[in-house]
Amino acid sequence: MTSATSSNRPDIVVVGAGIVGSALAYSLAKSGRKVALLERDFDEPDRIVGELLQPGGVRALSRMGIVDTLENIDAVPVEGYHVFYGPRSVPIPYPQEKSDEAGRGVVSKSGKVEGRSFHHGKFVQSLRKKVLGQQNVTPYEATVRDLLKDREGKVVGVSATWKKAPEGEAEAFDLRAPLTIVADGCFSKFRRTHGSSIQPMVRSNFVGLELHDAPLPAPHHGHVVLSKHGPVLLYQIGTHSTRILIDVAGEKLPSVAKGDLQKHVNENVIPQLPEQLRECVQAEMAKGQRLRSMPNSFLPPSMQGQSDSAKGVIVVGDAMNMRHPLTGGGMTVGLWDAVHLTEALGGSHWAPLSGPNPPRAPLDLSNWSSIRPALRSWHWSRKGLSSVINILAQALYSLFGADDANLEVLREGCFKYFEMGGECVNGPVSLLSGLAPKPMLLVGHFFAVAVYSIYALFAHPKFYEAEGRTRKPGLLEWPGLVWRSIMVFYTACIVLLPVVFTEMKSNIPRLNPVASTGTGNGGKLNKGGLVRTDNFALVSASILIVATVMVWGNARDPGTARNLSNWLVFPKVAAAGTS
Ligand SMILES: Cc1cc2nc3c(=O)[nH]c(=O)nc-3n(C[C@H](O)[C@H](O)[C@H](O)COP(=O)(O)OP(=O)(O)OC[C@H]3O[C@@H](n4cnc5c(N)ncnc54)[C@H](O)[C@@H]3O)c2cc1C
Repeated sequence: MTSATSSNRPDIVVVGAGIVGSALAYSLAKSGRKVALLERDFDEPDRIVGELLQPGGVRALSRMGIVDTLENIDAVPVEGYHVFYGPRSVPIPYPQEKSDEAGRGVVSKSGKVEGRSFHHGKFVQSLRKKVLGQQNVTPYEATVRDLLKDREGKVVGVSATWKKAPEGEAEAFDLRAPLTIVADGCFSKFRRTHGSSIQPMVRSNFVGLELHDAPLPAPHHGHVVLSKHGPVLLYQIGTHSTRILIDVAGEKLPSVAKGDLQKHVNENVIPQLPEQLRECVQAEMAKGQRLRSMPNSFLPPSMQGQSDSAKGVIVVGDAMNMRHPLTGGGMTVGLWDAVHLTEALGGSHWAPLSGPNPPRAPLDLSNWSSIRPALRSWHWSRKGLSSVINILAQALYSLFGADDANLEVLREGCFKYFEMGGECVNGPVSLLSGLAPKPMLLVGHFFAVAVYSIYALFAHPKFYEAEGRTRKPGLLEWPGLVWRSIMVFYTACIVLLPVVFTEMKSNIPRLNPVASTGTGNGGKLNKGGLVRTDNFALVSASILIVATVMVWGNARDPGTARNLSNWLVFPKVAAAGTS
């Protein structure tokens, strides 16, 4: 086992060898840094998270030269999604690969991009094997207890406790380095150290089961079932294994000890699943398989390293930014963060997608004034992709997860929009798969869905079935429908704009450390989990503040204003390797 005293002083301490910590430690080591990688437990993790990697994430692995970590782990190709809504379903295939794209991922025989799904633990072990094979990486199986600071408050390393101390060594040890990178995951102990006081908000939990030889209606596809009680996801994670994740709204789960959760699954969820799957899920429940759960958190990102109180440390992965896992985008964001941060710190073993080409020379890590602009540039290079994935996940969860009459109209409209195919599928799935880091494309499709939903409200009888009518509305009903349309459009605004606003706010370092209400977007939750602002004031204020920030930003800080408008209007398409 590594000794805490024997090795030379590292350049970088990385806390956590999960998805992001392992990938980042690998790429930093390849860029010539000496890395100390601390992980509390190097055994294979057994978790229900991070099991479907979008094509955009595969592309990030390919960029770092580690796409082979997806081999020999019984990973399953993913060719797209299938959405089930009552008795209807619609296919959402991934798009065609464009031959000129940089950092290509994996492509099917028909030329479409592919993702991969797998057991989380197998993929993590594969990444760890890769990073631990690097000469300049020193692993420590130890739990980091604290960050060490110098007299000026700059982080200068960590103090940790061995899982099993090497012979003759004390249980606790200190490790010093010019730079500490925190990648300790969703329950991070150290996320506040970079200066932000925003805390994660939990809107729901995913409850998971593993199914054996489940008869999936659309093999090699992620299945999204829009049930009345919240969305349900199913995807294969091995040749014979399928994961089912059931969203249960609210911060707290019904009691397992009293059987309330099992009752909810049996009575409310299973009857909403496609018929051919019900027996298989019932059988697993009857066997008494433990229902495992994980909170679904939202944590907006923030620009790091700009204040004097947060020197010497960078926070990455779920510790810094989380979104609802409905769209399976967390690993894709985290892996691209590893790519962009390595590029920003200089010396990357690949030619950067943006910025100086060939790669910039490695920065002097002990000189914080050279790291600060690098962190700004990292923030902006990650922005396009991360904001698309964050906004999409939060907005889709509001659409699919809440019980509200206006949302029901939007849900129906969204499904019909997908049914139209063509660009109505291609655009949204490119966003979801992490291949199109274009926030305005997302906003465009979102409002196209809102407008189409309103059209459907007038043109389709479906919305009147509940009232026992099947005919289209007559002229006399139009005034009521006009009012309903306004409310539907307003609902679309309160679903989308607060999350967009949160993303914009994260671009202004000065606003980041301000303690929020915990929602990070000024909203509060209703029973179904929809972020509600409950009045026009906040939505209008969001628009007003965005406009003010643009004007104010331009006057005070042209760099921020320019980056903001680049992000919104001319997104850096190259950021995720698309053309
Ligand atoms: C229910 C659920 C389902 C999800 N499904 C998907 C999906 O299908 N696709 C997808 O892309 N994303 C998914 N995600 C998100 C994804 O799991 C995360 O984005 C990803 O795992 C983040 O990686 P990370 O490295 O930041 O954290 P982790 O992978 O959690 O790694 C953190 C590591 O730090 C270690 N650690 C923690 N504290 C310490 C300490 N003090 N000292 C030393 N080590 C420490 C831990 O042991 C762990 O190994 C899901 C999330 C949830 C909640």
